[in-house]
Amino acid sequence: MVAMKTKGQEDEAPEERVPHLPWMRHPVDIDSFSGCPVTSLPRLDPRLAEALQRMGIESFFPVQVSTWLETIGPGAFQRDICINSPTGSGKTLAYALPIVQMLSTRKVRCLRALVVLPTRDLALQVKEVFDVIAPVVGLTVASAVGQSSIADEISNLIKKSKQELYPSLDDEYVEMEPQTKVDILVATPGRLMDHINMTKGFSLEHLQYLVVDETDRMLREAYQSWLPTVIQFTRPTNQDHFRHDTAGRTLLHPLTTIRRSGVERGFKGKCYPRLAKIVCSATLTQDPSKLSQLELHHPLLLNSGKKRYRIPTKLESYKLICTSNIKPLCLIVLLQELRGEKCLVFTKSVDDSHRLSTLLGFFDDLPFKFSEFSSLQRESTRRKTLAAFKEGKIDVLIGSDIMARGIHIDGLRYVINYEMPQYVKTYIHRAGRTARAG
Ligand SMILES: Nc1ncnc2c1ncn2[C@@H]1O[C@H](COP(=O)(O)OP(=O)(O)OP(=O)(O)O)[C@@H](O)[C@H]1O
Repeated sequence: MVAMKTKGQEDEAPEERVPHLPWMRHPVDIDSFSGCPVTSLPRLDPRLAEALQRMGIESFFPVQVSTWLETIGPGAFQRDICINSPTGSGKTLAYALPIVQMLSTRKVRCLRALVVLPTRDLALQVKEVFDVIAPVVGLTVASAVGQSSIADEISNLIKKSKQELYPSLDDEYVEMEPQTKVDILVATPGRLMDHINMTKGFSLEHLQYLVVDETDRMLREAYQSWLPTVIQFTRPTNQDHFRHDTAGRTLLHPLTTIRRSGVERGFKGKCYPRLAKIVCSATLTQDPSKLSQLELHHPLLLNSGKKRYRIPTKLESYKLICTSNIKPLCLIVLLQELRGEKCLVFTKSVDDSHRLSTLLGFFDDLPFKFSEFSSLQRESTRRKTLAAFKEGKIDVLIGSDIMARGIHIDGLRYVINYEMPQYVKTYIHRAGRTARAG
């Protein structure tokens, strides 16, 4: 059953509450920016322009233009950026492009950008975007999502220590070399904490950019308190260029991360640049207690339109009213009508997904192929099912909210809420699996 915008329903929407936080009351309106051809974006590295065009991207969406103008150029990252833009509006590239451009002039390779997402599928999807643009400017990207063994991840992340190669090297020199051999890391909280706590040589000391995607979800769940840990390890200090390592010896600091251009308010005299943060979601929270965990510096809100949340302009919504005892049959008739098109069917729980899939299994010769997709299944089964769905071998996925956020599936035409979700946010993320990228 899908909700329909009945006439006048919008007028019934609750008056927009004034945000508690002053900086959220005067956002930059993303809708005031128009798209811009890739070749006309000011200061864009031509190598990146070429890579984007090879990817089939000829022009930038408004959220990408507005984010670029707040991060590249004279105001470069002087303020932390909060992006509240509808599903499918292109937020990933909006943050990936400025970070890759800013790091393209780095001299020494070490971990400088960290992007954290709530699920493995989402993190791998974002890594694919970095994989297209980062290498063309000489940057290395890795993921820490638990898709491969932690040993494999470590070998991708950490350099072989020079001491193994040249035992005669003295410790001080070895200490000086940064150990991480990637510039950008895309991670899920669990694996990130594994590396922070256990991986020798894994260090955030040179981190300059932190992206928290799907922020409202990332702030709602503690995920082993990854955020306070990252904030603590990257908090700028007044320390001078000489650092005392654990043994108390004074070392010339191995690598003083050079401050960025622009006057950084409140950070005079600190040899480390502030950690620049970008947070984004289609349903960004306005809750001060949640946002305070991020310790945002002079935050700037980029918002789409005047409303708090918005569904994509091209999304059409309908509702189908039936009695509960024939609801499964109505779903089957509806899916028969939509046969051949990719559909996501959302139920309210994993058990309901399993029950509904089992029920549909009793019907012979349905003119569409369906499969359950829920956290009850093994990760490998889910990965195969998603791949078959993307290839068109399966028409209908029946699942719970595991596939609601961020997942992008080309050609997905229909989202069916078999049960209406409890929260508006959930509805927006579910419906936002379609009508993406205009
Ligand atoms: N400038 C562009 N031109 C054409 N397609 C684009 C452009 N930018 C992004 N896309 C495509 O739009 C789709 C949605 O992008 P993306 O996943 O970044 O949206 P999003 O805002 O993060 O959505 P969600 O809130 O659901 O995570 C992707 O397939 C991406 O390749």
